Amino acid sequence: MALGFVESGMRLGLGTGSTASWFVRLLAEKVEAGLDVVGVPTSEATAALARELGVKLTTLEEVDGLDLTVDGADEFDPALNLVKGGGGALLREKIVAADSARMIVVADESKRVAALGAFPLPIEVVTFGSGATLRAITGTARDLGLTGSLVFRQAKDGSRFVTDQGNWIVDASFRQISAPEALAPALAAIPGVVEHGLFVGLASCVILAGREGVERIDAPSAVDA
Ligand SMILES: O=C(CO)[C@H](O)[C@H](O)COP(=O)(O)O
Repeated sequence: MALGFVESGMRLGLGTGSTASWFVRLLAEKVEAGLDVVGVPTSEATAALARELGVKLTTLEEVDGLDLTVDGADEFDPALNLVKGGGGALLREKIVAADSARMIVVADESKRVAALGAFPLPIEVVTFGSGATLRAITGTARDLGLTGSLVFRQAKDGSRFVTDQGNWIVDASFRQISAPEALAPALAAIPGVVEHGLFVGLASCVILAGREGVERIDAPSAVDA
């Protein structure tokens, strides 16, 4: 269904993760059949997949903004605020989504929540001074009534996970984030925080695949999504 939003000539943001990779695969079939689009990948993994499947790639330096980004999410709430970054690509994902006229999230029912936060919030931090950054995150969260463990993400081999931008990710288990619109700017203002996985007001709609079929949920503020 997300493919229904794509038209020839569009500049697309290509998300990261298992769900987004299905979109890239379906897009590649359309490209093979003649659809003319270019994509900006949100991770090295998505770039490799798109190249392998013959989807033309570009960069945000070469185009003047994007028409549409299609990406997955770890959680979405009724206002279509998101937690993203389970795949470690939140920084590029947010840059790409923010430069897109529209962001469509593809997800299944397991990602729908009443309030964000059961999925640990990924926060990308600079390696230098990470101890100070963690203390600042803890203090900022506490000021907003949030407590919980902060852990550095590990790679599958047990080493510290390093993002495509060379940073680390801290997963913050706040359990329930009742005011994402307050937490988002507070985290972004901490020195050492590069970006966080709260996507507030960026998603235009969610395409939800469930047992009953496919449902489209528009953001409450969306006028033309
Ligand atoms: O934010 C992401 C990657 O950084 C993904 O979109 C998110 O983790 C969902 O992934 P999946 O579709 O594999 O469940």
